Amino acid sequence: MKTEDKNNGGKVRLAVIGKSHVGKSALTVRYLTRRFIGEYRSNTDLLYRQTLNVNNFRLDVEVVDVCSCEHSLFPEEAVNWADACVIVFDITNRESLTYASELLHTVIQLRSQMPIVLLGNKCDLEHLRQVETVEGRTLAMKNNCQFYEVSVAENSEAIYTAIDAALNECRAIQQTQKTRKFSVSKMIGTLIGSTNGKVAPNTSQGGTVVVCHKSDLYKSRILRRRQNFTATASL
Ligand SMILES: Nc1nc2c(ncn2[C@@H]2O[C@H](COP(=O)(O)OP(=O)(O)OP(=O)(O)O)[C@@H](O)[C@H]2O)c(=O)[nH]1
Repeated sequence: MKTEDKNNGGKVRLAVIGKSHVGKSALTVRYLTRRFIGEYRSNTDLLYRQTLNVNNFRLDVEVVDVCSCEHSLFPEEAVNWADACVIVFDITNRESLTYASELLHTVIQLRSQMPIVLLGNKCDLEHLRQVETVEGRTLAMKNNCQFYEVSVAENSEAIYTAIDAALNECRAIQQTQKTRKFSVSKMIGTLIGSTNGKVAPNTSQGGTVVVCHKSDLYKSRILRRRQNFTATASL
């Protein structure tokens, strides 16, 4: 195996969900670009693509920032599409914790094995706090997921720790699945004398962030993915 193949960790899809105004867009942009965008208006789900280096593995990461405009509905398409979920609430807004808790339970019902991270954002606004740290931690512990309090505005290190950990977990799950498939095909190959185990060429997107609109999302697991992006983000 070539060195670049060894370090190619594959593709991981992340859904960022939560109540309106909790900071989902700010978080996504912060994680991918290290920048903070104060006001970010969008009335559609946005897909960001970037090749990242996570724990020395190159990962093609797709992040969908789920718009809260249709928030009476559970974002089922996004959750089914994703390999991991980041559920965000705002520590200054108790309702956002209630909503995050409902999301968490529904995600677990739908995708019981999926890595989930619960993030309490805006911890720079301590004076406005409505949700105690222990409440977020307890919710996460009861549901067997990771919990971090972060401030996207202040660029908390925990943002990167949390999301990197989720991506790593996805990579580990994918590796286990690949190994299992490989062992089975190797066994069948041995039985029938086949040695046809070619590795697919690497299709890295490079280091850009690309945004595409809702009509282009979630099709990859149903139809062949079309590459007709409607906009390139200038972040
Ligand atoms: N003080 C503070 N404000 C933040 C932080 N993160 C985001 N904000 C602000 O919170 C507001 C909402 O942020 P968005 O990223 O648009 O939130 P969203 O969850 O994507 O909102 P929707 O698009 O309505 O779903 C913006 O005014 C941000 O500047 C933070 O860590 N601290």
